[in-house]
Amino acid sequence: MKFSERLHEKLQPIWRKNHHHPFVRGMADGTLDPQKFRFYMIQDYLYLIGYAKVFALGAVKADDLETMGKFAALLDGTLNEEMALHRQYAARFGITEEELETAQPSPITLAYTHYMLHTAQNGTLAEVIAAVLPCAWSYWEIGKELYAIPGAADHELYGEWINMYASDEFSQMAQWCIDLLDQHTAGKAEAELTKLEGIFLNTTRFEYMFWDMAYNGEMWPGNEGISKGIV
Ligand SMILES: Cc1ncc(CN)c(N)n1
Repeated sequence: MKFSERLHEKLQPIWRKNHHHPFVRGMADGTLDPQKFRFYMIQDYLYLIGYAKVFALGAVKADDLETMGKFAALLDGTLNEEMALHRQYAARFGITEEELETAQPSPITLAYTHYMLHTAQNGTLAEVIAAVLPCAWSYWEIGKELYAIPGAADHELYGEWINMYASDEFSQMAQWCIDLLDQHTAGKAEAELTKLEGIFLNTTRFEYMFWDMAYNGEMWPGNEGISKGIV
C-alpha cells in the first residue's frame, strides 16, 4: 500500500469532519453568512503567505532541479493565482491589498502557519510535503464535492471559490504532492513513517480548526471587533 493510501484510509474520520463543518456546508448550499466568508478570506490570505513560504522551503530542500522547479511553480501559483482569487474577493468586500497584508492573524492562523514553517525549516523534504499535503488534498476533495452539487459552482459569492479548488490545475498540484510523498516514503522505516503520519495528522487537525475559527470569527481575547470582520 502506498503511504498516501495509508494516510487517506487512516484519517478518513477527521477528513469527513471537514466536509461536514457548517462553514463548508454553508458554501455548499449557499447559506453561509457573507461576513463569515469575509473574515475567512482575510485569514486565509495571511495563511497563504506562510503556505507559499513552505513551498519556497521545499525548493531549498529538494535535491533535483525538476523538484525545485515544481516547488517554484507551486510558490508562483499560490502567490499569483490562488491569492489573486482572494484579492478579487477582497475587492468585492471593499478591502484593499494593503489592509489584507497588514491584517492581524488569528491565533489559529498564526499557530497553523508557524507549525508548517517550523516543520519545513527543521525537517526533511518528506516532512515538508507531509505538512502541506492536507492543505492541498483536503481543499481539492472539498472543491470536487461542492462542484458536484447542482448549482453550487454558479453561486454568486461562493461559486468562484468552488471552481478554483475543483479545477484541473489545483487537482494536478495536489496529485503531484501526493506522488512526491509516495516517492519519498517508499521503503522507509516504520519510525519515519509514523513521524510523517503525525505531521500529516497535525495539519489535518489544523484544517478543521481553521474552518471553525472562520465560522466563529475567533480572534485574540479582547479583539472582538476584529472577530466580526472589521480589520
Ligand atoms: C487553511 C487553508 N488550507 C488549504 C488551502 C488550500 N491551499 C487554503 N487556501 N487554506
